Amino acid sequence: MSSDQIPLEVDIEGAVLLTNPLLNKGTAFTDEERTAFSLHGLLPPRVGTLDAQVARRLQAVRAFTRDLDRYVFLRGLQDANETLFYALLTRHLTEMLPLIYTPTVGQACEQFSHYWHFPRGLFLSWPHRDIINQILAHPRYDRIETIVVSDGERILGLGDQGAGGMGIPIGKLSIYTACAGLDPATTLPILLDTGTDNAERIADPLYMGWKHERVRGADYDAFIETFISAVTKRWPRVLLQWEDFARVNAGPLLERYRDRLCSFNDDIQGTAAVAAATLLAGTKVSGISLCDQRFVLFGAGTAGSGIGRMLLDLMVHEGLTRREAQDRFFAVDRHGLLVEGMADLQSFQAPFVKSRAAVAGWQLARPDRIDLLDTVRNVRPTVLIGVSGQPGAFTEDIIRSMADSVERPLIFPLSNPLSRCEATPADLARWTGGRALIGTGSPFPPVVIDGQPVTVNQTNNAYIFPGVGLAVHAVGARRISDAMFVAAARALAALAPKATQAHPKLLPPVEGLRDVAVAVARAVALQARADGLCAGFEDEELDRLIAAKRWEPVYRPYRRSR
Ligand SMILES: NC(=O)c1ccc[n+]([C@@H]2O[C@H](COP(=O)([O-])OP(=O)(O)OC[C@H]3O[C@@H](n4cnc5c(N)ncnc54)[C@H](O)[C@@H]3O)[C@@H](O)[C@H]2O)c1
Ligand SMILES: O=C(O)C[C@H](O)C(=O)O
Ligand SMILES: [Mn+2]
Repeated sequence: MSSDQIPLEVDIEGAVLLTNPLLNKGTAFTDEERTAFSLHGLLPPRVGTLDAQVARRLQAVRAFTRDLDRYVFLRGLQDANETLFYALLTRHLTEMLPLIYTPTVGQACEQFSHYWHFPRGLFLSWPHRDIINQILAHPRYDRIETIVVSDGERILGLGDQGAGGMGIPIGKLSIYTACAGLDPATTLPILLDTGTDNAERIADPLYMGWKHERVRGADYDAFIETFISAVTKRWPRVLLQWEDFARVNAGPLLERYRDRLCSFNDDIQGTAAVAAATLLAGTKVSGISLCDQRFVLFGAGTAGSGIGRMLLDLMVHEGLTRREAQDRFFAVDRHGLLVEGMADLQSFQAPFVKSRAAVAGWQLARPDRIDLLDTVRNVRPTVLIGVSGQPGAFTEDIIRSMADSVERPLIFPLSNPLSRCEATPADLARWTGGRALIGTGSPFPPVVIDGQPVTVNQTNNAYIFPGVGLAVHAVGARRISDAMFVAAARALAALAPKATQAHPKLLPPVEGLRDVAVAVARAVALQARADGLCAGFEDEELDRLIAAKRWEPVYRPYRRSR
């Protein structure tokens, strides 16, 4: 008997059972179950199947005209019946992912206080900071193994969304379950509500978060410390993913806590790994090795510094000195190219700052500032990566200039959602005569090149974090090293479809994200063992350990517990 057929002991009945999203089966409760659990009369009489339920919900999703309405409908389904929600998601991943995740989740965060209907996850707010231990103590959280936490300050490229940022942890954990197969009963989205500096939210009478300017500095740090202390006390072995924190906090929080609990920052580390993987696959197509590329990074913030650091490490690993690697790397932020002596330089940007001598002979449009076009003209990059949240920043001039000096330019406008992307794939294809190898953070429709539709690679950390989480739980990793993310990047790059045609894909299709999660998990688990971060296991055991952590969205039979 497979584990899916072993009856589950259930001790609730009637409407209470039907409103428990982890146990509800809706019309798929059998006649015997309806009798055993007092459900007759509460459901229409005909017993349904999961297949029929998926078909019914799918046509309902498709009938909406606006994606936000589809999101609200799907979230309602998730709150009503998680098995059905995940069955629908996993069977129609390419269609559903953009609805429950990027880009629609961005709108959902902005509109959070307007469509909200049912609580999910935990809101831990500044006014309730003294009772965080008490809140976490409830037995309903006994099984928690994975947390995604945000404070809502940098939601995609949409800025501060306050409490509405909860959409992001919910969406990320939905992907953990849909792609990595983590049991939804073990996942917990958390929003830390320390106020918002978004004037529109504060002015909105319906805004549901704490109406107060953001708590900052030592008070903020103390709040996070209270939170993390409570988390580590309650779940010493939990996996915690930091998500969508502002630039001032993202890096410092990761460094402060990565040795205190099993944790990582998705925007720094997950993004670096997916960008590196797309790039490594791209080097195979362009025929220019990683160490022979010239890189321009646009937006040297959280994601940019993570990507930059991983690329420098990879080049050093391939044989360059750190200095040689840095010489190939140029970073542009809001005040232009990062050059020594510039105002507002951040400590995490240090590896990417150029000496004045390095740019001394450059031709510039204006003497006092080196902007992206100047940088592209002088560097003649082979790789251009955007993580700036600035739509349209990759202009026709810039892209044509880049394409003048490289046959297959690698161009990755990674900012999300669609409205924040540095350039559309259609424009990039047009301006480069179809030669650009493109990766975007958000999903775009295929571009037509030479009359053929070409899939746009979705360089999104959803290719990485599910596999990392799966590995952590499969082998019981205590901590997450940078090398584990490098292993994830290499494993993903190895999955790139073979580069045979003129417009090869650099990433496997979104439809295959479940297999990607397993392949990434294998590589990450092996690296965790090599780094001494988990108990030992035999190679032959690994597939079984991974399979054992995978929950499938199917209905198990229920038996009344006595
Ligand atoms: N594809 C992915 O998987 C992925 C992952 C993480 C982040 N992102 C996207 O990347 C973007 C940035 O995220 P982040 O966490 O790095 O944010 P961040 O705020 O930490 O960094 C953004 C950086 O862009 C700079 N910037 C702002 N305006 C600029 C301008 N006009 N010119 C040049 N630089 C400018 C800022 O100064 C900052 O350093 C967001 O849109 C986010 O959605 C995508
Ligand atoms: O959420 C995403 O789609 C990717 C990334 O984590 C982001 O912040 O943009
Ligand atoms: Mn993010």
